[in-house]
Amino acid sequence: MMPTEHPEHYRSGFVSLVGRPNAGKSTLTNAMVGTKVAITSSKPQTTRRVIRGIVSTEDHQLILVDTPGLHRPRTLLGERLNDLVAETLSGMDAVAMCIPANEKIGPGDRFITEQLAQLNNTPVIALVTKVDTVTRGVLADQLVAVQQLGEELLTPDSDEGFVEIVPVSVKGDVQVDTVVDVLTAYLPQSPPLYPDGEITDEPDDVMVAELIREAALEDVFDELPHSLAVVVTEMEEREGQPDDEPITDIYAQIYVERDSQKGIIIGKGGAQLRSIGQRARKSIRKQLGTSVYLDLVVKVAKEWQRNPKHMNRLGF
Ligand SMILES: Nc1nc2c(ncn2[C@@H]2O[C@H](COP(=O)(O)OP(=O)(O)OP(=O)(O)O)[C@@H](O)[C@H]2O)c(=O)[nH]1
Repeated sequence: MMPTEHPEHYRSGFVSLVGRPNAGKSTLTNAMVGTKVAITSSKPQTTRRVIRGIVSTEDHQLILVDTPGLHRPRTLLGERLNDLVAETLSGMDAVAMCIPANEKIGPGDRFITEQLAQLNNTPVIALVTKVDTVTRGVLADQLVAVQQLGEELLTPDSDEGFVEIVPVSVKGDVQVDTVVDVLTAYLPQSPPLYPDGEITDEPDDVMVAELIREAALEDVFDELPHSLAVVVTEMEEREGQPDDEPITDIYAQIYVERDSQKGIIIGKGGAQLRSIGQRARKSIRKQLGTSVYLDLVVKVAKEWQRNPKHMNRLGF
């Protein structure tokens, strides 16, 4: 078979959208990708990435990636956080920091910007989202504030700040294409990294497992940062539901290494597990677009990280 030809100037690469909860990341991702959100999941050696969407044209392929952890800093401290940021954002060609136009810059935005300052060679673009919700005057003030945020925290040693600041609104489709163009400009020349056939609009169980893992880590990262794996054992749309009320039934197992860790995940009277389940359900629902029934079981797989048999079962 002939290899598919691509123009020499073709660009392809990874961009991560970061920003505090509700900043508009998912909505913008969906708008850039179009109606069909391609969800897939890749596992390079270093990082487990969740790909939220791929924007493909004749000239470029922009792969939008989620970085679990960064926007959920509650329990993360010091070095571990540095590692996490370096790990999750390594290999990105650019990072886009989303800041809503209609909310004052707060501690969450400042926190994330400070973390991004550690990325030495990765361009960081600021996207000021939801501009339809504010007047021109408010937007102008916010653009100034964002610029100052970048100068102060992103590049404290120089006044460079964000490499670009782009206002955007999904409502009314204001500048969504511009955002794609701006992000694409930072991708390296390369043939498409994902062949067309590999992209699916079927959300797969790996992606769901990753969302559950992310939900669990939010609360217990300090206690068990790496000793946690999730396997989805069953995932099916429930039969007999009305078309407009689909429910996906999901059965998943959370694996930890020790009995003591099992206790942490389950919590007093099961409270911790319930809260993990609630959070996971919310993000899975958002991805699948259906209601979600989620059954979570916690299991101990002794030293699973070092045991090849376990690792295979866990999909590593
Ligand atoms: N008016 C308006 N609302 C928007 C726009 N973009 C997003 N929203 C709304 O803002 C809310 C948050 O958007 P999301 O895309 O879920 O934000 P997110 O950053 O993915 O949130 P997390 O998943 O919690 O991190 C939703 O209610 C969206 O409908 C926009 O351009 N204009």
